Amino acid sequence: MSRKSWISTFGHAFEGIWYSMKTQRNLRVHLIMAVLVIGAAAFFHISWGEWLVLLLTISVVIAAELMNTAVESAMDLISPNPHPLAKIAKDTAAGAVLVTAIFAVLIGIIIFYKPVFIWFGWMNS
Ligand SMILES: Nc1ncnc2c1ncn2[C@@H]1O[C@H](COP(=O)(O)OP(=O)(O)OP(=O)(O)O)[C@@H](O)[C@H]1O
Repeated sequence: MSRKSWISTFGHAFEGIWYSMKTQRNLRVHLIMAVLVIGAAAFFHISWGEWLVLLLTISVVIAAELMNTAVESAMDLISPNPHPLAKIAKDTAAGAVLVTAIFAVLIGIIIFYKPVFIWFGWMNS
């Protein structure tokens, strides 16, 4: 692939991310949560292994949210009128985001409960 194609590929990808950020409130919420969690991870000096899991989890949630936007847009294009299959597609894509978000919360609790408890003095290190 030529250098120009690489640049235009990245450009289109960033256009998609920017569009989703502008139009999807849930994505903005997830991005704000990601920034807060990364700040907390730096504050509590979590281990390298925990950093890997945390960054992977954040990327999965954001990627799922972007795929959800893609499914919504495609359904709005091909099925502007209500259709049971469009409903299944949109609801399932939203379900995928929900699954990643629930597991992200569980992973966050597993990583942060100990440093938070120690910081508040509710647990000995
Ligand atoms: N073309 C359609 N046919 C049938 N049901 C639909 C259709 N479009 C939307 N729906 C139903 O309405 C719900 C909301 O769809 P909508 O496109 O408004 O997403 P949304 O609520 O704006 O999602 P988000 O908050 O992620 O932007 C869908 O999950 C689906 O159940």
